[in-house]
Amino acid sequence: MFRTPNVIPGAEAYDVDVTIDPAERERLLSVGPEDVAGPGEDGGPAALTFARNVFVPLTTACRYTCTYCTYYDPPGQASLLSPEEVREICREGADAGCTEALFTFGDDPDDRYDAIHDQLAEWGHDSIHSYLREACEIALDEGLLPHANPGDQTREQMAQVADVNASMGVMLETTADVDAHAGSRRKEPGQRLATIRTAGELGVPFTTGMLVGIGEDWTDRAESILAIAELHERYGHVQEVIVQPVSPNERWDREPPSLETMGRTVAMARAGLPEAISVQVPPNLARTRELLDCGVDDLGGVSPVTDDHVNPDYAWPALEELRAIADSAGVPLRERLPVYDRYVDEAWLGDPILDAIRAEDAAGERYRAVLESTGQF
Ligand SMILES: O=c1nc2n(C[C@H](O)[C@H](O)[C@H](O)CO)c3cc(O)ccc3cc-2c(=O)[nH]1
Ligand SMILES: C[C@H]1O[C@@H](n2cnc3c(N)ncnc32)[C@H](O)[C@@H]1O
Ligand code: MET
Ligand code: SF4
Repeated sequence: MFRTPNVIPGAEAYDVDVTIDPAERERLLSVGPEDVAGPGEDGGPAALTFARNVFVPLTTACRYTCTYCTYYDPPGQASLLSPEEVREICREGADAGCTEALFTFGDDPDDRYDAIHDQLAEWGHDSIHSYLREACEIALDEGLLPHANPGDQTREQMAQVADVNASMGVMLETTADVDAHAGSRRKEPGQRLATIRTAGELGVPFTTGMLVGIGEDWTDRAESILAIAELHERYGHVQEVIVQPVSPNERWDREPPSLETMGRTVAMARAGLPEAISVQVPPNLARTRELLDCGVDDLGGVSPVTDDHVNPDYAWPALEELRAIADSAGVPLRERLPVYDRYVDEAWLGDPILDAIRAEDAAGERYRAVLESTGQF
């Protein structure tokens, strides 16, 4: 089928001028696992990294209805964690040696969620972002560094919470207009790209990624990688790209992408992104061990305490399993913070985060120990 290159749905509406070089796209389409270096090989990753986190599902209210997602609850059933609940989860995480509070939750609940808005108002907040800021402050207070992925954000929303986050994220998912993003309000690639661009403009270290198997084709995968690479080229803010297989659940009963599809997509990501950007494959959703040779160098956030609330049927592997994965690749397993080492300075991080990392308290010592760790922990 003929496709006009460089037309990303919604890009014009959000004024995102990402252009994809057709020659680069062709090059990526010919890349396979054999074209990238595995761990320990010349030019391959010298270590596998991961972060210890707790997942804080602030609210299950969401303006979208992605058909692969079991996370969101419809109006009337949606939940909202109280400040005390947020504090309790964070305290447990800090006690278990975590460094990251992962705030991933429903995308900006819209006006249909009256009860959520009423509850927020009662707590003195006029928006979920206002509440997110308080939640991040609670996390910092309890000894965790926030990484928030609230979905699409405007510049005003992101600016409201940027200085209390060590890094932030949103999955691009794909540049394609797929049926899985169903509903009257739906994820639009242009809006996702605008969010990634906003992070660059605001100097926020950023995580993004692709959801594989939601109806996109190989050209879409190549274009998604190149769109991320182009935004990174402008701002230098993308720390990692997650290659995540869509995982079956009660709302999504289709086959997940095959090992071969995952392997080729990971290899394309590795070949299409600058070396500094990590390629993360979550070990609870993918056959990560078998994908190491395709260019994986990060295992993502793993929790000793909480479930992966987005994919609750898929348990986190224990630390020993991560170590076994690294052993099988012959490289050390290295713990990292939710912000990658190279961004830990005044140019990228706000004072609340830098102060937490420099503090002479137990949390500060934990953060600095992770920063200095060489893999022999
Ligand atoms: O536990 C999860 N962590 C997810 N993470 C967290 C991630 O593993 C870590 O928080 C980052 O690597 C930072 O340490 C995401 C972070 C993002 O910014 C965007 C998307 C995701 C997706 C997931 C996810 O589905 N499950
Ligand atoms: C936080 C991220 O979780 C991902 N997400 C949502 N539903 C699923 C699923 N069934 N399988 C894998 N990932 C999923 C989306 O990519 C979202 O952006
Ligand atoms: C729970 S899904 C992750 C956050 C946001 N709702 C998104 O899809 O981007
Ligand atoms: S994936 Fe995120 S945006 Fe989509 S329905 Fe689930 S919570 Fe909402």
